[in-house]
Amino acid sequence: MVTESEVRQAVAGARTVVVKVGSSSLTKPSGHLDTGRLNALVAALSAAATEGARVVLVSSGAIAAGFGPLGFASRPTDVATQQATAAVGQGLLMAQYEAAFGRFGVRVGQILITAEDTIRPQQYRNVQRTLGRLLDLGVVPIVNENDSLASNEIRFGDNDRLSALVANIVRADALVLLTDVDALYTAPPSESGSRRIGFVPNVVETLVDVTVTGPTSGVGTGGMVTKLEAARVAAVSGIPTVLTCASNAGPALMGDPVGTAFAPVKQRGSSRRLWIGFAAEPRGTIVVDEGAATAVRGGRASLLAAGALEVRGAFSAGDPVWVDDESGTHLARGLAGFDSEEIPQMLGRTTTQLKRFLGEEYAHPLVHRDNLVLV
Ligand SMILES: Nc1ncnc2c1ncn2[C@@H]1O[C@H](COP(=O)(O)OP(=O)(O)O)[C@@H](O)[C@H]1O
Ligand SMILES: N[C@@H](CCC(=O)OP(=O)(O)O)C(=O)O
Repeated sequence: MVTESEVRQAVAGARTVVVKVGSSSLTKPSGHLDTGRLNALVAALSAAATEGARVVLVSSGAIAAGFGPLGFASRPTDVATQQATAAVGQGLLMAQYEAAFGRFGVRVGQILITAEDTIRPQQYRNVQRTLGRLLDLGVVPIVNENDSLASNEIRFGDNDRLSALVANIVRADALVLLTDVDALYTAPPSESGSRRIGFVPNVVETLVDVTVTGPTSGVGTGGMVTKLEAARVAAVSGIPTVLTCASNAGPALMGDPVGTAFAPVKQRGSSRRLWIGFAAEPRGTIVVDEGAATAVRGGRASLLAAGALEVRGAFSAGDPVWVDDESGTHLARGLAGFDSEEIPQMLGRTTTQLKRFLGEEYAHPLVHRDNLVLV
């Protein structure tokens, strides 16, 4: 059982820390950057970086910072305008960060990620390698979703879950989520009677007595719902999390008892398997028979064509897919070993039959066990 003070100490002593800041903490409702708040955040992060911490900043705010300069009265709602607005706002955001970190002699580098880019193993490794090298060079990577190019069907949308996945990629020792409320409350803070929660020992268990909603600021995206999801992903990855307001960044990084601390609930697992489990948005489904369902549920078997009944959706080898039983229950997520159009001819065939009738290149699992994560 991890205590609150252990979580606080872990954050204070973190060698690598991922800090996520939301749109509402960096921008004014008018759609312009709030340089005062951005500078205060950068001062806190620079202090940690100059003391030797490896800091990754996941920063939202591209859309929120772009709509004012483009003459819009509020955050655009259609995808094309949002994407164009992000292209304008992201540049403004980085210019401010470069200037602000530069005053402390800290160099920054921009990394824009699409969910799609990072699902495939090759791209995942590229992201990992580049972030690692930036940190080795003493640079603060500033990460955002590549809003201008992300396709609508497959995107993070909010940066909360992205930050938990980045924490996994860089094998962070702590995650700090900065927003416009000072802590998690038992209900949205606007509701009378809502109480502040200082410590969540197990975010994976249902948080009874806690009501969370989506964003209320008009510029944020996921609200408290996605922040709890991020804390959950971090917790099961063995990473402690603190959630608080951006003006508390300094105290949070120093381990002061601000905001809400979330204890890790598990030892650190493989970051790649977590990535498959949480980040990858499935492109299709492979339906399996009872025997294969039992094998998959056992957690150590690959999914063989012999136990597969049907394939749905259009996907390429390497894409994430659901593995469902016949009643439609999701059993696992995995990365497909074949394109969806290759699979129908393979269904129900043993490995020997695949080799004999279709050739050596087909004598492989539909999803290898290394690429399969139970849900
Ligand atoms: N139980 C809760 N405790 C605290 N805040 C909550 C809760 N439920 C909903 N919220 C709302 O979530 C908002 C933060 O989410 P969001 O606007 O998406 O921020 P960000 O831009 O930082 O990602 C807060 O302003 C708050 O009103
Ligand atoms: N990638 C988007 C983030 C969207 C957003 O509002 O996120 P958040 O404020 O973290 O809920 C942007 O930079 O505008």
